[in-house]
Amino acid sequence: MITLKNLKKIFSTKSGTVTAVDGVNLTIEEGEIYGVIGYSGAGKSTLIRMLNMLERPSEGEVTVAGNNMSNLKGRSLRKARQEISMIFQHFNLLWSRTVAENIAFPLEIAGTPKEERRSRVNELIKLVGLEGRGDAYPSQLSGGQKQRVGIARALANNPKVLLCDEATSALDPKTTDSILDLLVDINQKLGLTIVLITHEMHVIRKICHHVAVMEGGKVVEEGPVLDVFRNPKQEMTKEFVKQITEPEETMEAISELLKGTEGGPILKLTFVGDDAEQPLMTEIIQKFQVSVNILQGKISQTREGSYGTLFVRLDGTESNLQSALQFIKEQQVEAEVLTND
Ligand SMILES: Nc1ncnc2c1ncn2[C@@H]1O[C@H](COP(=O)(O)OP(=O)(O)OP(=O)(O)O)[C@@H](O)[C@H]1O
Repeated sequence: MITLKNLKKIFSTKSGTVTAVDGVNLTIEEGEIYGVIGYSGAGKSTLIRMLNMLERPSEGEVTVAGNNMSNLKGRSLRKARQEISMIFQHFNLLWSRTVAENIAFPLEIAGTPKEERRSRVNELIKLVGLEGRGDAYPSQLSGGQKQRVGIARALANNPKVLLCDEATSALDPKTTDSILDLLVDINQKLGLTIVLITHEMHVIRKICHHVAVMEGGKVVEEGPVLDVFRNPKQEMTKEFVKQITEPEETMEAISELLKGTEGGPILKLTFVGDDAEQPLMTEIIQKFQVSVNILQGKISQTREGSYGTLFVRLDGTESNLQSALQFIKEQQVEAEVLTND
């Protein structure tokens, strides 16, 4: 559905040039929810804005739904853009228009006849769960409701792609989850391809199929969410994965334990998908006569299955411990022996 080839954006500023996006290659399949994560300044906004040519690339190629966007201008660009809608962190609603009038706006621009507009707006209001609020003004709505209007407006002309620019960053956690649920719902109902940018791993975990991690304008890691969670390669990715698997207190408590000299090794085990169901601990205890002390554990749900981390301390004779560690390494479980440095 979307391919990016060697995409670059260089801004010229008074103090010199800034390479915001630096040679990005990506493929996004039809019907998937694709997340791009990175810290502030990584180049995410610039990247997503190049998908609909809000920002023109300095180099490289953007193809969306068969259109080579980089080559389009004027009327043909406007036509191609109808296939690609966008929602924003601060909603970008028209404050003097009601909810229904905001949603009708892109239909007016596209020249949709009045009656058809009315029925389409009603349909969209229902789809995003805003029944009864059509006559309200944006100032009378909560943040979550405002984003629902943004989503309805973005869907008005039946786009193939929805771009989400930090769409939940201004919302509290509960409202964030309800908007993410809505995005999943429209992804499934309409088969819409969704590309989102975020700095929150929670958003990636909850709804994305694929993730790309950006740093300094480059994609430093990319893959199916569960694979990246299971085996993050770059430091930056590890930091993001920790956001959802290891609360700060866990790391503090573990590092205190590591300072002590008592007891056997402390392990961090990462289970993915069906592995999370395996009775690994019971097997180790029975097979190798080691004791297992569970220090901390957490299981998170992703679109593609469950993902869990477990911190344990093993105790036993040296040779039993070695055999147990060897056994764990042979299983479909990532195991890391933690040390104090
Ligand atoms: N119009 C512009 N002119 C000059 N520099 C820019 C412009 N837009 C972005 N930049 C620079 O490009 C780099 C990437 O910015 P970008 O906004 O794409 O990052 P981001 O990951 O979306 O971060 P944020 O979430 O803070 O917006 C930054 O160094 C930024 O200062």
